[in-house]
Amino acid sequence: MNILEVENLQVTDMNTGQIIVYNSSFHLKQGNCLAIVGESGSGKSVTCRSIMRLNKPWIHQSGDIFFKGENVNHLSEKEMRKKRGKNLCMILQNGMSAFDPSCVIGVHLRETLVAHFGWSNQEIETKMKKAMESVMLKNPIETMNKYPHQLSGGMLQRIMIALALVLEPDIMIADEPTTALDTISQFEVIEQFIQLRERMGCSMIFVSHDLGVVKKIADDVLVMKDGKIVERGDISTVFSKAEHEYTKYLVSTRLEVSNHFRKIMGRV
Ligand SMILES: Nc1ncnc2c1ncn2[C@@H]1O[C@H](COP(=O)(O)OP(=O)(O)OP(=O)(O)O)[C@@H](O)[C@H]1O
Repeated sequence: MNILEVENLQVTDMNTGQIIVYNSSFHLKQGNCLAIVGESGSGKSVTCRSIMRLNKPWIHQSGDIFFKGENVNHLSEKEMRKKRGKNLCMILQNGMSAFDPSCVIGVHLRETLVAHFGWSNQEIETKMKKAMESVMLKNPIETMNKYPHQLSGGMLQRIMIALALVLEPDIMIADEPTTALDTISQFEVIEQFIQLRERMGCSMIFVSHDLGVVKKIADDVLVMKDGKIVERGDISTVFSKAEHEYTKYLVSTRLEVSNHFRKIMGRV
């Protein structure tokens, strides 16, 4: 069963008239992880923001986006707000931009969870504490009393994942969630994503530059170039029998990087 079906999504910058995403159609199967890969500026983030309906006002999107059969592209902003968080949850490239810098993290977490579930402060604290501990965040209560700038990028991403664990969204959209992190934090945060999928069985869209990560986490993949989907399929087929020149290029450069790594580590 498909939990999400995107049909003929076209995204245009109304200021310039430029088409950013051309007539894009794809689907996400219930419980699967769909990766979107492609070079910088190919339209991956705009595609994700279109599903969430979070594009800037001058960015116009047309087409159909069916979430569990309901066309969310036709919902009012008020109705859409109810879907965000609980049904469709997005983890951004930079954790800092997700939180309000003027208040401590706990305020943001409480506001989100009260809006969706109406829980008491005590309930929220208990649930968040458990979720934060499960993503290896030590001293959760102390952390909730900190401002975003007092925490590292890796910690903020983990807090977002912990919040997602509590929200249990139907679809999690992770837009290059490790780009802003150092290599060790990247590895740890990816591990958390893999566990999140295993624990919740949630459906996921995972945007990444890193084909190694994609291979590890995703079932299916879309390759985007200049606003168009140029290749799609299950991970192993796309990796082993890439048809489009651009995918072949992506796969070969990825292999070159890992071969180089092996060589310098003396393993070739
Ligand atoms: N708010 C915006 N206003 C105008 N143009 C935008 C806006 N956001 C994105 N674009 C344009 O849309 C195109 C696709 O951008 P997008 O951020 O989706 O690329 P991407 O594939 O996610 O790249 P990256 O990997 O660098 O994040 C780019 O040409 C970008 O300049």
